[in-house]
Amino acid sequence: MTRDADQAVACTRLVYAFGETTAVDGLDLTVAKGEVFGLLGPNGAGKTTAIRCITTLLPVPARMVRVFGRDAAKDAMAVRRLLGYVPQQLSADASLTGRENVALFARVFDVPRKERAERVGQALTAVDLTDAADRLAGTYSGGMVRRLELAQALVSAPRLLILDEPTIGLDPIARTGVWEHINAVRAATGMTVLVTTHYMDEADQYCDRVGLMHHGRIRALGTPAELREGLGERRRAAGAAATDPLPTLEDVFRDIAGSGLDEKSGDFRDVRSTRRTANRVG
Ligand SMILES: Nc1ncnc2c1ncn2[C@@H]1O[C@H](COP(=O)(O)OP(=O)(O)OP(=O)(O)O)[C@@H](O)[C@H]1O
Repeated sequence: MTRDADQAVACTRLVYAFGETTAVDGLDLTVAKGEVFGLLGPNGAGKTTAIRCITTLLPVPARMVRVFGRDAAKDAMAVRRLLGYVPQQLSADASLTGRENVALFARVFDVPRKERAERVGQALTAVDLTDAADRLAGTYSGGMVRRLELAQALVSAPRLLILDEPTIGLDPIARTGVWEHINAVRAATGMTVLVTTHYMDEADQYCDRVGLMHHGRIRALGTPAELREGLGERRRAAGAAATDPLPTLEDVFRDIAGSGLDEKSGDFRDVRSTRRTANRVG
């Protein structure tokens, strides 16, 4: 343990390259205990790579990533035990029931045998899937699958929940449902949440702080209100009228990422990942 055990996540000049492509390029990021932190950025900004470094799925040198003070390079098992992770790609098995899917995660994450059945039931209740728990996941809607994956991540009672685009491909009602369940668990447990999303309205509404990532690094950091007000001030200093509407978080995003947001809708990787989610139990 180190002095920064008060920080849920601390990345210090984190660098990660795939061959010639530097996906994360000197990322400095701290997530405080108990907060909901949103990592935003255009496609290819390096968000998923950063998250995979934090979850220890990608190897990093010592002193670049700490989770509650544990070094991801030196103490990977301890880091894994502290976190729950909902990846972008499908992690539920369509041929198992909801309960069996969550029970599998309980075994993998070493939930004590005697407590397993109860903890699986609690995780399913937390995401409102009790009634559907004994149906095959293959019969679930997209929103139910996302909630099931949330239960899988919650069954080990993580201190840090990491979600990579938890609501991509869901309709607005299902999106709200996912967030309500995240918030309810957070209120009950004090868990820290690190989330990536492309939905600016969600970041604005649900995140305590956001970091806008571009080309592998954080380019703007603050509460959604601070970032919006900061852009408003810069615009007024540049001659905008005081009566102009306040900027949105999307305006802040465009200001930093330029055309990145526009490219998103036609981007192959984005389309693929949206489809993957939409068809995830197909
Ligand atoms: N397995 C891989 N092999 C090679 N390059 C990769 C790999 N994964 C990611 N990259 C590259 O690293 C860069 C960052 O990708 P990453 O997926 O981290 O971005 P992102 O911000 O999560 O994007 P998205 O919003 O589309 O999920 C991109 O240039 C991407 O093409």
